[in-house]
Amino acid sequence: MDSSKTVVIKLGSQVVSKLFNDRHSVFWQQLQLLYDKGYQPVIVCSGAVALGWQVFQSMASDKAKLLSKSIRFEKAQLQKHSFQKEQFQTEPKQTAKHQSYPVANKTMLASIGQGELINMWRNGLGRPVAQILVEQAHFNERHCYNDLSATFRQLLKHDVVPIINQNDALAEANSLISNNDRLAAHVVNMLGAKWLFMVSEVGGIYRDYPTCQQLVSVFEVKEPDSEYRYEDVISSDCSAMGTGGMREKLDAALLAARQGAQCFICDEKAPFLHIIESRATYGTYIRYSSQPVKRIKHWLLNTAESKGLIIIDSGAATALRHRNASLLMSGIVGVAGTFSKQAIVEVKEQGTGEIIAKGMARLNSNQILINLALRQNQASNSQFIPSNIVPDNPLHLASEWVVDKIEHNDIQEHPDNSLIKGSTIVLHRNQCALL
Ligand SMILES: N[C@@H](CCC(=O)OP(=O)(O)O)C(=O)O
Repeated sequence: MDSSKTVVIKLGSQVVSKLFNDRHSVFWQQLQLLYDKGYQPVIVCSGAVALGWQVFQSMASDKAKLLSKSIRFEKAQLQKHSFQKEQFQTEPKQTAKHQSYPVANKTMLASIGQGELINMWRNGLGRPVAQILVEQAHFNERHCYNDLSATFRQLLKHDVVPIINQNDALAEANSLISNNDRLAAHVVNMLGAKWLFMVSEVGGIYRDYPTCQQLVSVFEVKEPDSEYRYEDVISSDCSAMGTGGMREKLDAALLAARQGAQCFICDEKAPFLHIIESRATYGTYIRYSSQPVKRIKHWLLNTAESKGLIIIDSGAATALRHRNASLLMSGIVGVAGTFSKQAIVEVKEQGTGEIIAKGMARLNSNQILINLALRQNQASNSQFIPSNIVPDNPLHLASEWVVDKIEHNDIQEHPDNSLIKGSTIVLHRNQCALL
């Protein structure tokens, strides 16, 4: 797979609805031009719920008509990340007959729409397509991530077009990735793609939209400007059927751009090939000036969810921060949360409460707790000194994974702090033998 030829194209729900109703859109021709020149588009496609809704409304059966009538769209609930089942609610049920109808919700619409969506791609492209439905868990663990990546590569090797969406029909709302814009950035990183087009109804970033409808052709973020609060000026409003607004698009584009991808927010008429080959400007081009971030670092910081906390003392924190040292068991003072071996965890400095690193645990949380308890035991009972129960370095924390600062949004404080302090486990010899 030639990653310089891999083009990730993400389409929002509104655009997909439009394409669904206009089979002759110029979009399909533009894609064909890419194929003709040997590029390999990878599609991240929203719209299952939107298409499901369209189909549902047109269903002829009396039951469907009745239910369709009774569904009302709760606009007020359309907040960022509020893509919950409650968005589609039934009117208060009037009769016993109505009560027997299923509750119409996002999962039902998504499962109706996802099939339509794949059909649309197969017909529009006239070539084999593959459906890949994912959720956050597939990106959390390195082995899952690698398996997913291998599937993509295999499909591309055989000229099959991957069409990716979230598993809206089956996954719990809280196990999905926050929106498909972010999913597209993860896919860019996974494949090392050099191009990302975020195709949206709005077609780019506007200055003071809708007052002044002037498109920003290049949106540049320089490293020293990282304090620039674009969230103050760019709306997070999203379409009725989608979950990501312009702010989420920009966030995702910046993530991808930091990995060295050329990113555009554009409409569905974008001449993809012309933009790539002639470096033409179209919509908004997102330029990020810093050195590309290593892919594994991006995965660790922005993709994989943290499953717990390791709390360390200030000596260990200094060693991690300034000397790129390994984190040894002796620097650990506590853990929070329950995590397995190889889970992603954050490292917190006890005194300041600051999250200073994120890494892959070499031990599970129980092993660390037991080791801490052994240490206490050792201090109070010098006859009981187990050795070599755990490796010295409990965290696979490559130096480049240590970060001085993690964006506040990326920090998930673990709700259960009870384990941090006073976690005394009384150990008996038998338990040690089990280790
Ligand atoms: N996965 C959902 C859409 C989620 C989403 O991020 O939507 P959008 O903001 O329109 O890109 C669906 O297929 O309906």
